[in-house]
Amino acid sequence: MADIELAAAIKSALDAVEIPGGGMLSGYAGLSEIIVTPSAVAFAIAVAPGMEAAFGPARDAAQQAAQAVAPGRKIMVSLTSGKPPATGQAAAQGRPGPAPKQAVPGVKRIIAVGSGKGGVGKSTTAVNLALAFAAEGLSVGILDADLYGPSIPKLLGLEGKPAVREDGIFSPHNAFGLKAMSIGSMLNPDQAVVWRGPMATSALRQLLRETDWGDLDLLVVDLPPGTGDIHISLFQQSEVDGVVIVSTPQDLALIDAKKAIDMLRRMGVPLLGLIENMSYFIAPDTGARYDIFGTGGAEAAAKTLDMPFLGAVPLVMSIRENSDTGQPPVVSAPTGPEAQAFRAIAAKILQGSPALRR
Ligand SMILES: Nc1ncnc2c1ncn2[C@@H]1O[C@H](COP(=O)(O)OP(=O)(O)OP(=O)(O)O)[C@@H](O)[C@H]1O
Repeated sequence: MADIELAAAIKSALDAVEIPGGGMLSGYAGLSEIIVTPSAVAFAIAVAPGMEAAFGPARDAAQQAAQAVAPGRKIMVSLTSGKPPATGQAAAQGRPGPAPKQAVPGVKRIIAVGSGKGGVGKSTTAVNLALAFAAEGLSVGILDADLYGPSIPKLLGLEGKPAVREDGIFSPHNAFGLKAMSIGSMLNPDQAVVWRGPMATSALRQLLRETDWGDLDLLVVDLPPGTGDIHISLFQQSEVDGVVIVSTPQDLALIDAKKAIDMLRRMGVPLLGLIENMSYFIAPDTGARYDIFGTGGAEAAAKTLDMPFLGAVPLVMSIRENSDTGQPPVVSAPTGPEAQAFRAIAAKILQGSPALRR
């Protein structure tokens, strides 16, 4: 069945789902568009604040109805009340605050990789750091939460959608020893735009918590650039042990990175440090290093921002070429300068935060 027909069939199935106050879910104004991807179906039900519990049975019934129409696909039904997160004052007045943070089953530690803006090499860094942590002897997973430009499938050569077990739990891909899940495997290329807000955060929650990670020492999360719903959702629902920020020398005014760093500080998320990517150029023929942007800029910027400087990664064609073919340098050329740079940064992170090994 084509996606559009499947969405219509699910909507018809919601004719049988009763909602509080009378009426059926299919005709309810708070029902969102029904999004169908190769491996998932997602929709949201917006309810008035305080009505979440009352709508719980309707959500469960909708889940079952959709599952019956689309067996084999992951069904994601989120209930949203549009309620602003409770502030200290709200909590003091006895109103509910955000749900308490919960551990991710099977995962000991989480670090996230962020950037102020797109295209600075955040995903490349996340993949190679994850592989470098694995080379340090840790069992490592990677979660691609970059809804607006999911690139982990390409970087790790992942093909197809993740398997869904009978109990609805995802089985992650396995790539170079990493357990890998990407929001990209769930999306059709043109769907990121509609998959915003509550549906994005609901998708993140399910990818994070309904994946069989096994026993991981460390999960690396590739965040979207900047700051947004996904960041807030991740930091509110899970204990994130630290964030690294990737920037380029051209970005050294770091205006965008500063905004991201401010948000992390406000949310009390530990900052592990700053990585400068595409920092210097290594001539492919002679191996000579050229500091085409000058040296020390990021280090100075890290100091100004009061955070550790973790290291610089060279600008080398092979990073782009190997990444595009799903062969990240840390595994495809482990003794090359780019792999060494990522490994030195991973070692520095572990040295600065020994708890990540435990
Ligand atoms: N050090 C490097 N040398 C050469 N090319 C690089 C380097 N780092 C990243 N690239 C290339 O730059 C492009 C952008 O990288 P990447 O997708 O990792 O960035 P990003 O910050 O995650 O972007 P977005 O958030 O927009 O997805 C890719 O083509 C990648 O191969």
